[in-house]
Amino acid sequence: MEIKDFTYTLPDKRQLYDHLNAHFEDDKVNILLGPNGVGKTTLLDFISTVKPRDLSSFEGFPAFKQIAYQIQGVPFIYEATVYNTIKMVMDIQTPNNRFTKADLPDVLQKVADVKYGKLSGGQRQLVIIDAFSRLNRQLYLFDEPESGLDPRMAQVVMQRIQQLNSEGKKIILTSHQFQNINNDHYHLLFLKDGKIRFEGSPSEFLKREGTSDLVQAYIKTDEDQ
Ligand SMILES: Nc1ncnc2c1ncn2[C@@H]1O[C@H](COP(=O)(O)OP(=O)(O)OP(=O)(O)O)[C@@H](O)[C@H]1O
Repeated sequence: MEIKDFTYTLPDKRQLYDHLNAHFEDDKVNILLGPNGVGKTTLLDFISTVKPRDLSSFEGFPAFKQIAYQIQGVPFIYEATVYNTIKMVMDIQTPNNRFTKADLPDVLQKVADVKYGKLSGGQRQLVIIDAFSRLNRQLYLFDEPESGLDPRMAQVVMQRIQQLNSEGKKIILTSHQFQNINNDHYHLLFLKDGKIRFEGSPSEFLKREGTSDLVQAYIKTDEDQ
């Protein structure tokens, strides 16, 4: 999946992308990094075609029907239990499935009968990610999937996303978290000032900035420009 020479100006005339080029790896979890407001979410909107995109700049992305896009704070029905919420998604995907509470991950089994509206923000995030991960699509877009999660739950979510990728699913996500980017199964893309300023593995990112700390590498890359 590639974006080639993509330029986009916001309605208020600010240029968001300036001849942007980006390459996404199919067999890695692609992570869009970059400061607040640089256009990471908007890029997911273009990739998903929620925002109509310039076909000549976007190559190799699946069609809309083959994309699952988890936007931030997606609302589910507050009165439905956790089990019923995820079962509803399963029923859309696979009618007549035999999905039971035992099929939920441990962290959600504990709250299987709790209504979605009674969950904490982090617990809702876990339900959202789990539900979207059960859709059978070619490409999954996650917008800050770890937001609001404690470190252990953030790790659970990133492991689930890595598992999806190992099952052959393509992944692009945005993130401001670094604690789980701990191996080269990730492909990092650092967006700033309308262009991708770094693209490569976490170890290449660290090497380029001469540090062993991803946060430091991030700050140095941000300051470099
Ligand atoms: N509905 C909108 N109308 C006008 N401008 C918008 C709208 N949504 C976003 N923008 C602008 O587009 C720019 C990019 O926003 P976007 O949400 O893509 O950034 P981001 O990199 O995902 O930020 P963050 O890390 O804070 O989530 C922002 O500067 C914002 O002002």
